[in-house]
Amino acid sequence: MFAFEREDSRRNYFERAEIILKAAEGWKGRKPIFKPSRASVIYCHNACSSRAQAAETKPNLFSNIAYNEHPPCIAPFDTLEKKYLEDLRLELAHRGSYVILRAVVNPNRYVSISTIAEDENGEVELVEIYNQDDRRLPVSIVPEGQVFIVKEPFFKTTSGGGTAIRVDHVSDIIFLDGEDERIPEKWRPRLRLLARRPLDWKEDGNRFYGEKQYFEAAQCYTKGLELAEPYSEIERILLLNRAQAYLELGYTEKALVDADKVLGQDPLNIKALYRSAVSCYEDGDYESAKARLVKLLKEFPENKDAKDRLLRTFRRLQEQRSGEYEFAKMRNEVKEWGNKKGKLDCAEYVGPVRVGHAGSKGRGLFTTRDVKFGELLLCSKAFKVCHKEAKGARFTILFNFKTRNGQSGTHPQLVQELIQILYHNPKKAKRFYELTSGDYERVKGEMVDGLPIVDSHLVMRIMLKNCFGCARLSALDDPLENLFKDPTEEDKIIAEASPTGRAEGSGIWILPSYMNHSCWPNSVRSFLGDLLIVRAARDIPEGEEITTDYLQSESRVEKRQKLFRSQWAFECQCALCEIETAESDEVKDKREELVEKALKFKVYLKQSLTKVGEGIEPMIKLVKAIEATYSTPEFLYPRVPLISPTHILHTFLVRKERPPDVLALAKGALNGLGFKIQLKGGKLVIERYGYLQFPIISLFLHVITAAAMCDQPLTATLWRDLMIKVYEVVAGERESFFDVYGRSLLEAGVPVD
Ligand SMILES: C[S@@+](CC[C@H](N)C(=O)[O-])C[C@H]1O[C@@H](n2cnc3c(N)ncnc32)[C@H](O)[C@@H]1O
Repeated sequence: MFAFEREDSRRNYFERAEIILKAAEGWKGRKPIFKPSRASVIYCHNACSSRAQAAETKPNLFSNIAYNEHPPCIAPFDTLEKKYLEDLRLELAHRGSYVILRAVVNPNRYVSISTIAEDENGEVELVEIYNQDDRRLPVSIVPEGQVFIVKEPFFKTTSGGGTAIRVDHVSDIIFLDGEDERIPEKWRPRLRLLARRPLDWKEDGNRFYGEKQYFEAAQCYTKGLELAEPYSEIERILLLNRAQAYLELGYTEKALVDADKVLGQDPLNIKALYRSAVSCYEDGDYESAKARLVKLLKEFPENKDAKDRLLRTFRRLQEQRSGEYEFAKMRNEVKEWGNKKGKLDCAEYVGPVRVGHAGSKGRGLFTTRDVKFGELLLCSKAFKVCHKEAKGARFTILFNFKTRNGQSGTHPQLVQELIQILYHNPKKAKRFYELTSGDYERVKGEMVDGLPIVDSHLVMRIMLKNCFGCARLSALDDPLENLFKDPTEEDKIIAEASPTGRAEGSGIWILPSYMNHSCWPNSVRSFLGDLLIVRAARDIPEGEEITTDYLQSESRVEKRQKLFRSQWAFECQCALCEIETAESDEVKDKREELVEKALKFKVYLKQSLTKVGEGIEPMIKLVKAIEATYSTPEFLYPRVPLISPTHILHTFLVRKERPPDVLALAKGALNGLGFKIQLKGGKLVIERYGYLQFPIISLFLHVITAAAMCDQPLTATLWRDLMIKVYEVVAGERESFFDVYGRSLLEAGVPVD
């Protein structure tokens, strides 16, 4: 998140937009003074289409502005009154009304789908349609000539100074097909289509399906179904085909309804049994999937697809019960996703945790029994995740002039994709709607005109409160290489603007969303593809609240609190915040200044070894000076801002071959984070747990490397074993340890078996 005051390449755009939108508030309820001609509106649209096309070839970084929230229409269409474009007034959602429009151009997609549409009087207006499914081409949603209704249209000034009807809520727009009686006479097709039979629609649908155009295929099957004789053979075929198209689209609930309808007529229909089982499987309902597959295999014991699926179902049930996963295989799979979107084939695991009341924090997650350090608390599958690595990931700077804050990342894309899930899977949606939305006032009603009401602003609010920034893998294969990798321009903009300071994707995981924040939490979260893993960062007694660190940042208390207030509307009262708040500004300013200086030393490391030598002594001084700014014992006040500088220092020292210094300093650094590590019974044990997040794993590596270089192989091996244990906690699994650190250990001469 960033403040508008900041120097930014986008500043001009936002400043200009702010002036226009401020002025627009004064025009509320008025007609626009100036209406450009039809020709010029269409000319501007076409110019934008060329720009939008050009933008698709560049990295996708969009700008968007958060508008006043206006709830969706909850009134049925037949209770609304028709209006024309000339009746619309600025900055208003026209409650109780609708407009009927026809697109006069083909659309373009920038942030929204934009088109120019006319009303029956021939007046034209720009229409911005948000939150439609990204997988569809805009032209398949609103082609030239498409007639549509906008319920309770919101008419507004655009950031460029023009006007537009903005459609935020998917349930507010109704696309009419050629046969619809609501289409005005003058827009009806002159030539009526020859009477079509369900079979024709089936064939059209199959053609679309073959071309992987699943929406269009499903639409054709629906048309066929409208004409099909009830209980006929063609009805069954159309239902089965539509179920398959829905499965491809991820509309599992709709697929199940279609397959079950066929089973109602033909209980042993093999395709219906299989497709219904797949719907249940994809929804994580493995018991139902199993029952359906067993039934299928009783009748058709040789069916290979069903046998394979049943085997997979047994594995999922096993994962669900035990929390035992094939992590190594899953990790390799994630690595192979490349720039494709991916989803792991695995179940959720809910360990010794439950949702309960957490006093003034609202709900929270609690342990149901005593838990040991490192234990798996839960593995949650993403409700929806937008990884930045996936092709088509859209990074957007979303600006809110009211709060003067920007939010950047894949969040707007996440909202858009969430909306589509909620719109098409209403049962699944219930779990999402149970998440907190802060003080947002929710509209009453779930369905209108037979369709789910989806309030985009509510989805945005829930997303902002509950989403996690994420990487595809918490542990990258070459961590040291990563330390020196220069961020791309795109990474820099996003990193500056994101709440965590990192350029990352974002996602929603339902159960982890109930975890409240602590700056020194008792759990660690990690990511493996679309799986979020939470492990205990220390021993946790039964009934204790499980906390997570929302920011995972080394920044100082005032900055953290500002973010908590603006994004999550709370003030953190954890022990760390209390101690840090009580410190004087002078001490904190000094520490911050020293840390900033220390971080700059990274530049020496990137250069030659000769340069490294120049960096060592001043860097040691700086680290010592930072340490000296602390007066409270480390087991109460871990030295978190020292993690990065210490890592840099140790890398310096190892490169200049000063292992004894590293050994002493790295052990001291772990101590400085609150850990007490002792040799007991020939093993190293953690006697006191300190601050534990992924970056501290490098401190272990430094101890091991240094011990090996000091000819202390036993010490190196003991620390390696402890490092594996800690790695499991911060990376979620231990199977990848040698993939990630094997090379560094081998180079240091530490055994890797
Ligand atoms: C992701 S939700 C956590 C679950 C939430 N408590 C609930 O009832 O659904 C984030 C919200 O929880 C509350 N919260 C989280 N951590 C908190 C803390 N340390 N102190 C007070 N409130 C907190 C804030 O209201 C925040 O907006």
